[in-house]
Amino acid sequence: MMHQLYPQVMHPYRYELNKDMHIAAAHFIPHEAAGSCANVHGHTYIVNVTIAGDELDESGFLVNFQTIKQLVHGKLDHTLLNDHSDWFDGHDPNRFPTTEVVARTIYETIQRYLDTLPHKPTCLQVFVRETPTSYVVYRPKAGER
Ligand SMILES: Nc1nc2c(c(=O)[nH]1)N=C([C@H](O)[C@H](O)COP(=O)(O)OP(=O)(O)OP(=O)(O)O)CN2
Ligand SMILES: [Zn+2]
Repeated sequence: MMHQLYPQVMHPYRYELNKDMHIAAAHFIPHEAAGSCANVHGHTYIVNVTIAGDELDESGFLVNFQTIKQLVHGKLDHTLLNDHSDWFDGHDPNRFPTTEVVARTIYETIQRYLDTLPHKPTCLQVFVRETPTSYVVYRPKAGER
């Protein structure tokens, strides 16, 4: 596992949790602007998820690290991203499996899960590195949720 520094988010919460994941996956971007990336190719994505909150659950967890891994790595690792029609599609650019959309969709998936928890943790940031030279940070807009 490669360890690296991530952008920091300022927030008022007592607890901040970060989960790193490495995800081996293939994808293609179904648009001519993508050039050779319109062909199927693979990456080892490096994903970092930042979650914060003021209260812990009955286990003493803000959120179980394993649950976050299951929601993201468990879904995407060793798959073709384009095959996940519940996350991505080939017609709407906001759902092409670009780094931006991968980051936003991970955020949406995690936040949907967090919203079911009584102590209401919140996802502050999702960092997705697609290549050694390219990464995206997704943060929800203030007041969006
Ligand atoms: N804004 C985006 N631009 C590109 C994306 C993307 O998701 N969002 N994706 C791609 C390709 O999928 C490609 O895999 C990654 O692109 P790139 O950074 O060009 O990869 P390289 O390793 O070739 O980068 P170098 O720095 O030139 O080595 C393209 N664009
Ligand atoms: Zn790619």
